[in-house]
Amino acid sequence: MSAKPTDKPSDKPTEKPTEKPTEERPGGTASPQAGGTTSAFLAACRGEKVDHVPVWFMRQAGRSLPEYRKVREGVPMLESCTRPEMVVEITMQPVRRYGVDAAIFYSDIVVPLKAVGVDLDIVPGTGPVVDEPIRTRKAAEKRLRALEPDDVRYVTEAVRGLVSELGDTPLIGFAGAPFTLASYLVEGGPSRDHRLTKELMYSAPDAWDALMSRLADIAAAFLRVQVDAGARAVQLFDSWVGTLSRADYVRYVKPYAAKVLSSVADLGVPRIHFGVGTGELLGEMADAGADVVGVDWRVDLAEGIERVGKGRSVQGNLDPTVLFAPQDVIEAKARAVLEAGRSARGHVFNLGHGVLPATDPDALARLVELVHSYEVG
Ligand SMILES: Cc1c2[nH]c(c1CCC(=O)O)Cc1[nH]c(c(CCC(=O)O)c1C)Cc1[nH]c(c(CCC(=O)O)c1C)Cc1[nH]c(c(C)c1CCC(=O)O)C2
Repeated sequence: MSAKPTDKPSDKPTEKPTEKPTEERPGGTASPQAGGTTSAFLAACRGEKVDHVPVWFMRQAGRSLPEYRKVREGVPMLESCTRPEMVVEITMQPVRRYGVDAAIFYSDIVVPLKAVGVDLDIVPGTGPVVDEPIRTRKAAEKRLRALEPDDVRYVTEAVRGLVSELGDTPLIGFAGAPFTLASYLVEGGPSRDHRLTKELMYSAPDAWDALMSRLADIAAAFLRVQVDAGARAVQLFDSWVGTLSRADYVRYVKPYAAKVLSSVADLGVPRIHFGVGTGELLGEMADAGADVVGVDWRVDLAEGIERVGKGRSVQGNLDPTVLFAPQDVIEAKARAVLEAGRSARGHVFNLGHGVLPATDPDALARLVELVHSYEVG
């Protein structure tokens, strides 16, 4: 690697000026964390008082950063996820550059599938591609075994390395939710309409249950490995579940998402649950057992907060393409999100989906500054 994890770009702020120890924080009632400090991110997730609105970005690590492209040169995506030193470096890059309030573990939702032996790859510009799709109960039972911590020792090692590197900044662990994982396994790759996935769901309840139950167990095991190694929150990505009606979500998907979320409840870390185009599903996704529900940009955040309901926090929801707008437009739209977030139990500022690869990192840096300077209380 060309840069040591401790190298910091000299033209960027290296400290988060807003991060203060608990005892200096007026009204710092958040639960004490290891090291005796609080995190605005964890406090917002739990609905506790914050001194600033916390912010991080889905896909904050990745192709929008020149330092990421440099480190990844010549290394295939899935291989990069198995190299702890590289994972630490890539995860740290946006934390150093932006001073975001949380890091997200650099990996992919298909890593645990690959780790249990599914033959798949991530094709640049396309996404995950599965050699032999899984479309029967027999195939699900034969090819999806349980995930053991030893299958992903490189994850444990990387998380441990990150926790010492990150100090007080929490690390978010993540997994793909059963429906989104199933969609790749059944379709064999990305899909627009998820026809084959829905066909299996409607026509073969036994196969669907075998597939979704195993994926729920794998997702839960993958989250547990990350939290056991030191991750302080988890996000369950059900990116493509917005393709379903509410009734179908409740019948065919919610029980399995609930299984994942309840199996990690004992870990005591905030559970974030997110999907794209899920405006009609927000209440159900909250009810599946999330502490924080991610809202995409199609939903007015104030309305999203209503749908998520009391007793949960929200995360979101600036349209990622707004970062290509003139600065005054970005600022007005970000402020509207912050204003709407005030009515939530807790608000974690984020985009409504991942950072687009063409995004100017300086626009994200300015956005972090704006969010951090917004007056709370
Ligand atoms: C659906 C999904 C996937 N992977 C993921 C999801 C859920 C989140 C979402 O909805 O965006 C999750 C994911 N994938 C990646 C992360 C890393 C952490 C972060 O968000 O910064 C996370 C959280 C790295 C990655 N995962 C991938 C990249 C890009 C590959 C590269 O840099 O070569 C990164 C940084 C590859 C990937 N993997 C997947 C897709 C659709 C792609 C993009 C394919 C492409 O456009 O080339 C599947």
